[in-house]
Amino acid sequence: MRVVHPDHPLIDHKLTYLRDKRTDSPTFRRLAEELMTLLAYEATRDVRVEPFEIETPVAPTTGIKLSNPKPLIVPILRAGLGMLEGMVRLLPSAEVGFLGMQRDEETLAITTYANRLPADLSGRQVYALDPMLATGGSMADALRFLIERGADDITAVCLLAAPEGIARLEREMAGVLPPVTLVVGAIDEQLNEHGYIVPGLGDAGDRLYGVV
Ligand SMILES: O=P(O)(O)OC[C@H]1O[C@H](OP(=O)(O)OP(=O)(O)O)[C@H](O)[C@@H]1O
Ligand SMILES: O=c1cc[nH]c(=O)[nH]1
Ligand SMILES: [Mg+2]
Repeated sequence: MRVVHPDHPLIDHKLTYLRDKRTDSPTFRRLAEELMTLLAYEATRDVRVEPFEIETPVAPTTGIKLSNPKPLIVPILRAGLGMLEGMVRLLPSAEVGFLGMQRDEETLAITTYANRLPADLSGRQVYALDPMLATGGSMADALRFLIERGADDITAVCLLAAPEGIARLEREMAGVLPPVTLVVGAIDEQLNEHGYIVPGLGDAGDRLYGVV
């Protein structure tokens, strides 16, 4: 698995405010979107393109445009929804599929409660969005789901990751095709005894949408 950790002061600046427990929900949502847009720049570095003939007012020239089928963006509900707008802003012609996953706060086991994806993802470039990679259980299940449906190019984008979550994805994705790329805004210190990222930002879904 290729891990990409872009080093940019604006990412660190926005992450600092996102982490701050005094940041209210509207500001948290705006920052999550802005961070996604910054990470999308790196995450889409290998987006598929093809030559495109145009004429400028001065001369004909060959540019590029996104290839078909267009990329598929998959936010992992709930918290991944907070990153969707930031990604769509850069890829407005992309399609969007949804995966709903919930982690049991006691056992840390994952349940998939919703799935609205094209049945056949073969030939698709897929971007899976989830702000938090903690134990890695949710993202590992999401990646397996996408691979089983034929996705042949997958990039996972997370705002924060724990080293334990990265190690788990590396273990579970070793030798699996297609190889997965992971783009992360920051790699934090560790998980605590409740499976929360330290220092982290708390529960991303609750901070975006409220405690339910
Ligand atoms: O790496 P893991 O240990 O699996 O933890 C990460 C998952 O936990 C959070 O989701 P949560 O289950 O809280 O659902 P929510 O987004 O609806 O709040 C987060 O958004 C990830 O999906
Ligand atoms: O720190 C964490 C871990 C899992 N899910 C979150 O929202 N935050
Ligand atoms: Mg949550």
